[in-house]
Formats: sequence, structure tokens, C-alpha cells
Amino acid sequence: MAEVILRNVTKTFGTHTALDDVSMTIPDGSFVVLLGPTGAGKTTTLRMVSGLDTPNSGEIFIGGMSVQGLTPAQRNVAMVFQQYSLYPHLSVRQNLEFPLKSPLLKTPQKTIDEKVNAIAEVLQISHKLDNKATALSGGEMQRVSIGRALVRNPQIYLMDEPLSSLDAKLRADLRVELKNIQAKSGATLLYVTHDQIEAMTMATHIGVLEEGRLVQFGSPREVYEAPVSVYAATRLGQPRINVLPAKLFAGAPDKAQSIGLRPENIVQGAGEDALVTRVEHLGDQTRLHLTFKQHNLVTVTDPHTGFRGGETIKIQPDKPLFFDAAGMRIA
Ligand SMILES: Nc1ncnc2c1ncn2[C@@H]1O[C@H](COP(=O)(O)OP(=O)(O)OP(=O)(O)O)[C@@H](O)[C@H]1O
Repeated sequence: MAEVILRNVTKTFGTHTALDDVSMTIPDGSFVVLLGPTGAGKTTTLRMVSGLDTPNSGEIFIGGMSVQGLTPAQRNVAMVFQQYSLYPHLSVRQNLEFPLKSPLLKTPQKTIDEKVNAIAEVLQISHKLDNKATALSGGEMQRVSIGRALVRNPQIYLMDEPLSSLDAKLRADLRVELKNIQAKSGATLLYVTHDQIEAMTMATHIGVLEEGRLVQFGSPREVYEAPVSVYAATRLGQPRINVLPAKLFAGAPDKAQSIGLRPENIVQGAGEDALVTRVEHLGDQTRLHLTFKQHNLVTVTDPHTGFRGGETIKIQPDKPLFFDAAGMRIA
């Protein structure tokens, strides 16, 4: 596996700038997750690294070598897209074997069998190995697509929302498996997702893209606890961070326009009055919807709380984040 570097990469489509001077180092063995809303440039970043598309300016290095002008095959990258892409006339086993069967690799059949069986087990498709690819459900086809990438040993895996078409249980299983595979094999991954749990649990680093610019790059914890802006703060956290006028609470710094409070950073039992408008019991936690000085906010509380809608409770902020008028963090 290899370190991948993007240096001042810009990509335009007509007058639209999809990637704007993006520089990023994806360390060898890291699991980098790109976050951002639709159109932020996540897929475009993957396509630049893969060689499916080329930047207008800037350079990309894989394992210390510039890959300018190299095809995806020459770059030795493995890609998994949101939409499965299998050879329909081949069986599941043949699809999984395909990347290993290249005459150049000369992989012995015994090694191929071992790898295919191991990956099929991880992806829970061993019982379907002899089925035609077309005789599978969408989720099974997607698992075969992931398997086809995983049997290889590329410089980097590029994955674009690979788990989004799977049901919740399978997604949770494969999240753990993918992370295990990465931790064990030291694979380098560049991964796009909209799923915050995937981002928080799998990533070693998170890159936050905003309209084609990389606005923050750091560990999930850094991005969660020390976001550079309101925009970055709202990329992570479920329920979302509460963003309120700074003056609602005492002690805001001079230039602060808004205060960001993660739901768990609203302390109950002291401070000022808030009205409980709704109580949501989710099993492992309970969410309280509050109205505070005519603003709505959400906090979390003990799962066995006896709070009810209509009650008044006292709240005060803990670990507040302050942002200026432009939404940039100042404290
Ligand atoms: N081939 C193309 N031609 C024209 N515009 C494009 C092309 N590919 C991407 N774009 C534009 O570039 C911008 C970034 O697109 P990109 O697909 O990278 O976003 P994304 O962050 O991956 O979004 P999503 O979450 O919807 O996949 C968008 O505004 C998109 O419309």
C-alpha cells in the first residue's frame, strides 16, 4: 500500500469549479473519509486519484511517484462504486477471481481459491459463490463488488458510498469487517460516505469538503471537538450540533455571532429555564427537544428519564464553540 498526495488539485467542468486547489496527504495505511453535502467534490476527488479523470492543474503522487498520464490500471488502484458493476454472465466466484486472473499476475489457482473463499466468508456470500451474478439481490451484488476490490492488493482502495445500498444490519456488519480488514492488512483507503457512523467509526482521518475546497482535515475526534467552522461542525454529530445566537448565553467572546453546543454539552439542573417540548426515547438514549428563549434545541439525557413534555428544566452550556459572523470558529 502507499501514501497518496494531492498537491493543489483543481478540476473545473465548464465554468464550474468542482475541486478548488485541494492539497491533502493520505498517509500509508490510513482510512480517510471524505465528508460534504452533495456536489462538494467527493466523487471528483476519487476520480482524480483513480485516473478516471484528470485535474486541470495540480499533481497527484502515489507511493512518491507522480501519476500524471497514467491509466487506472497503471496506477494500481481498486475502486468500489455506489452502484455495483459486475460481469453478469459470470458466476460470483468468477467475478471475485477476475482481478486475480490477469496473466501478468500469474497467481496460482490455490492462492486464488483461498483468497476468494476468505473474502466470500467475510462478506457473507460463501453460499452464493456458484450463482450467476445476475441471480443476486442488489445488496449481494454490492458485496461481490466490494469483494472484487478486496481480493486485490492495490496501492489504494477508492470507495464511493459502498455500503449505502445495503440494509442496516449488513451495513453495520460490513462496517466492522472493512475496518478490521484495513487494520489487519494496513490498507490505504479513501472513502466517501454520507453516513456519520461510518465516518466516526472507520476513519483515521476525515476530510471536510465545502464547494470543492478542503476546509478541514484531521482525526474524527478533532473534527468533532474542534471544527474550524459551523459548516465543519454540522458535518458530524447525530443529533446535529445546536447553533444559536451567541448572546443567548452569558460569557460569549466579543466577535462571537453564534454559539455551537453539541447535544451532550448542554448540562441539565443548573442555569436558565428551558421548556421541554418533546421527549424521544431511543432505547440507549433519550432526546429532549427544548425551547430556550424562543429558540429550539436538542439535548440528550439519561435513557430512563422521567421528563415529560411541558416541564421546565434548567440548562447551561458546557464546552461551547463560538463562531464569528462568517461562521468561522473563534473560540
Ligand atoms: N462530468 C461532469 N460534468 C459536469 N459537471 C460535473 C461532472 N462531474 C461532477 N460535476 C460537478 O462537480 C461538482 C462536484 O461533483 P461530485 O460528484 O464530486 O460531488 P459529490 O460531493 O461526490 O456529490 P454526491 O454526494 O452527490 O456524490 C458538482 O457540482 C457536479 O455537478
